[in-house]
Amino acid sequence: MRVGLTGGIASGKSTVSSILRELGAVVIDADQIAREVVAKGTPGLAAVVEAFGPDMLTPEGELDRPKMGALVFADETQRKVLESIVHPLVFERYAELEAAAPADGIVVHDIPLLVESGRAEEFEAVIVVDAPEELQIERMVRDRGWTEDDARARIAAQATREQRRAVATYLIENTGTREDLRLAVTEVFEALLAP
Ligand SMILES: CC(C)(COP(=O)(O)OP(=O)(O)OC[C@H]1O[C@@H](n2cnc3c(N)ncnc32)[C@H](O)[C@@H]1O)[C@@H](O)C(=O)NCCC(=O)NCCS
Ligand SMILES: Nc1ncnc2c1ncn2[C@@H]1O[C@H](COP(=O)(O)OP(=O)(O)OP(=O)(O)O)[C@@H](O)[C@H]1O
Repeated sequence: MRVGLTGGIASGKSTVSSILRELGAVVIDADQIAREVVAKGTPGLAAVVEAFGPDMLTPEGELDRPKMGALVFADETQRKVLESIVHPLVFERYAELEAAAPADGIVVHDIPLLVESGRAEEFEAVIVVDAPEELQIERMVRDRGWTEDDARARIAAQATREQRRAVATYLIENTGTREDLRLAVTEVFEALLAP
């Protein structure tokens, strides 16, 4: 069964995907793939440097992610340029991983931009992790050391909560404790196993 998993930034999506993994799902993580395709020495990173210049590299030759984030989340045109380089590479790698995924069992596709890319229809079920904006911001400021403006800029680059909630087969409201979240995820997993 192919299941989509999405949620706004810092909604708790990665926490949900790791719980699903513990419960036995196979998870394909788009954020992780998006990192791999621009790792040091890849053609993806070379294409990014060609578009944005060598200033976007750290002294070690890696993509300077905070610097790139500051640029693209302040400027939509630049974000589109980056996406036009990274997304096709992500799709390519994604297709390979998908082909290698088990035919039975539950395969969860963790895709932050599932709604933005119009792909929700491709999945038998979609899990949406949702949290109020103020809580998303609080988590980003607390856990990532970002300013409130940085956090708001990321949220502004994404679909709205309403747009995401509209595609949910299962909606997980991550407003309680981590233990509450675990219980909610376990319930969804059981429902997926016995629809
Ligand atoms: C700009 C980059 C270098 C910043 O890196 P950073 O390590 O700070 O963030 P990371 O990649 O871990 O992403 C964290 C979260 O930011 C949000 N986010 C990332 N890219 C985007 C985007 N293009 N649009 C909207 N939100 C985004 C997502 O919620 C994601 O879960 C990086 O996010 C990137 O390369 N983005 C473009 C590729 C992309 O669209 N990735 C998203 C999944 S395919
Ligand atoms: N119920 C919760 N209570 C307290 N902290 C939480 C809870 N759920 C998640 N967190 C914390 O909030 C932060 C954001 O969660 P997580 O990384 O899972 O979000 P995400 O949606 O995957 O973010 P991103 O979009 O950046 O990948 C993390 O530090 C996580 O440990």
